[in-house]
Amino acid sequence: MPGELLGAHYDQCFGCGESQPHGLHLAARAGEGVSVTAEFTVQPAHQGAPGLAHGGVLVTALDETLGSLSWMLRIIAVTGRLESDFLRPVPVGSTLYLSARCTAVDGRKIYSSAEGRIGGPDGPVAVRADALFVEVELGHFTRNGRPEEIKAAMADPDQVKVARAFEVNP
Ligand SMILES: CCCCC/C=C\C/C=C\C/C=C\C/C=C/CCCC(=O)SCCNC(=O)CCNC(=O)[C@H](O)C(C)(C)COP(=O)(O)OP(=O)(O)OC[C@H]1O[C@@H](n2cnc3c(N)ncnc32)[C@H](O)[C@@H]1OP(=O)(O)O
Repeated sequence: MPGELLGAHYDQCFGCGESQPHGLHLAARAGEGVSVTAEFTVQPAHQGAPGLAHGGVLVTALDETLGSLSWMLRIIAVTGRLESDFLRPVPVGSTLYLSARCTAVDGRKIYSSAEGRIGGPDGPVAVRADALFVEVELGHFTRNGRPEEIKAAMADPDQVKVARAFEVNP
């Protein structure tokens, strides 16, 4: 439902994981249709230049927000292509108001766009991105991930529950 928190897809994820001490701790919410919103406050550890956010960190926030659209589609997908525009510098301490929406699905390809605004949800756009995510099966992770983490994830009932949530596509 619009406004509902979507939750982390993996508790060690750098973008959304609650147990990841170095992460961005993004918490995405469902929007209207196939869209999501999230907020991210730039910390001193995210600097690229004195007092300014590193562009790669901002792109990570966009990537994660775009990735959360998977929950709305019930499709497991990974980023294949991510094109970004940096329109304004983003100072440390500012909150990036992120929103993302799915624009098209073509077979395994999911097209989406996102932007991050500063100064408020209706403030000026500081960063934006267009993405192509590609649908994958769970085997993408189990075949390619380091065995230690895969084993731990598969032994974690909460993680198994997340993966199961993607088994049925309503
Ligand atoms: C047990 C643990 C389980 C844990 C997970 C559980 C649940 C998670 C579920 C959901 C997640 C929820 C939220 C997710 C949030 C995450 C945000 C972060 C997301 C990331 O940060 S994720 C990391 C970075 N990401 C990668 O690590 C991908 C590396 N990569 C590959 O793994 C392959 O590259 C792959 C799979 C992308 C494609 O490979 P492939 O062999 O399967 O398919 P193929 O190449 O045939 O492409 C099929 C069609 O996409 C077109 N296509 C592909 N790539 C393109 C490109 N770059 N530009 C233009 N078109 C492209 C082709 O042209 C073709 O198009 P066409 O069908 O028209 O010919």
